[in-house]
Amino acid sequence: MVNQMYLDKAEVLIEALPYIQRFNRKIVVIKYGGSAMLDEELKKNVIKDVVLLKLVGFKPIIVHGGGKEISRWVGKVGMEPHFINGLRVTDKDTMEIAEMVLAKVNKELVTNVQSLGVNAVGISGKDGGLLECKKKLSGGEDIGYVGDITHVNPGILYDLLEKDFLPIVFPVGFDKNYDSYNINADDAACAIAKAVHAEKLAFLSDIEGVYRDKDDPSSLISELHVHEAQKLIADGFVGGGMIPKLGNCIDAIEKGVNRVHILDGRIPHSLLLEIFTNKGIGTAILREDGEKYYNEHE
Ligand SMILES: Nc1ncnc2c1ncn2[C@@H]1O[C@H](COP(=O)(O)OP(=O)(O)O)[C@@H](O)[C@H]1O
Ligand SMILES: CC(=O)N[C@@H](CCC(=O)OP(=O)(O)O)C(=O)O
Repeated sequence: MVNQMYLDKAEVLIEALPYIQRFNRKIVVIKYGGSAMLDEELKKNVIKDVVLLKLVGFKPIIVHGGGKEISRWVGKVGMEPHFINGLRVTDKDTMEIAEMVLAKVNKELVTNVQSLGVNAVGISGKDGGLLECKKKLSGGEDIGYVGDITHVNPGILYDLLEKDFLPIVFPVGFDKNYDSYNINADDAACAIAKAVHAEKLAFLSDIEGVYRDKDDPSSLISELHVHEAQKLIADGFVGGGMIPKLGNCIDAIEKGVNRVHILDGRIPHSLLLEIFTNKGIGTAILREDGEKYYNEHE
């Protein structure tokens, strides 16, 4: 008699089959950032998930942040981190720290991937001219070297993918004078997903997903059509960092990314669970003609 536990495991693998077929050779952009990056164990799990995606035939690209780590180092040199509308006020010194810290985080992620036997290459938005930008104003206010992406040159990513590397990108770009700019990692992930026509864009955040009411964790929404997401923002049910995040999700869907997901990076293997099972975790943002599967949550 075969142990039920083994049968259950086989069942899970079989459940993954259609998803492995659907995403075969397709580009999946994973934004990794927020508090979900602080825990070493969680970080290892996220990397394992992405490595598995790579090994079963997907083409994952990681775009990462590291805002919490930048703030820690800004504090270490005796400065105060300062944000306006979720964006870091970035003077010359802060820019220098941000670039150094993000490069350090980048190489840690590269090392984690390499340790699992997959070849990764870590680049910034400067490499291969990937992310061109201009100064971003926040409500008309100058907040320093914060970049608004004006153009993406995805050639370097295609080259790396073709050679079977896993690209890992950190969000620093340059303007037409070749000055460095600090880019919000969600903006970078969204711009890259659009430029490479990703099949899927997944944001690994530090929240379960989008709540219908930001103050009520029991109001998690499984699926949102674009117009519903716009209405939640307009009606003030979404706040803080979720406003630009959801804005990026809407933008990605409208510009051709097939599926966009906000997932809880604190849940071990949330990425795998979302992609390979019928469970549906986090919040999916759907095109207007996209069919909903989880209407019971509506
Ligand atoms: N309606 C909402 N649903 C979910 N989160 C919300 C909502 N409104 C505001 N938020 C806030 O947005 C935050 C997520 O954005 P952010 O902190 O920028 O994520 P990350 O750092 O992972 O990129 C959540 O931690 C939560 O506090
Ligand atoms: C302009 C701006 O705010 N840039 C961000 C870049 C890092 C980031 O976005 O990191 P998370 O995704 O971990 O928040 C910052 O300096 O914090």
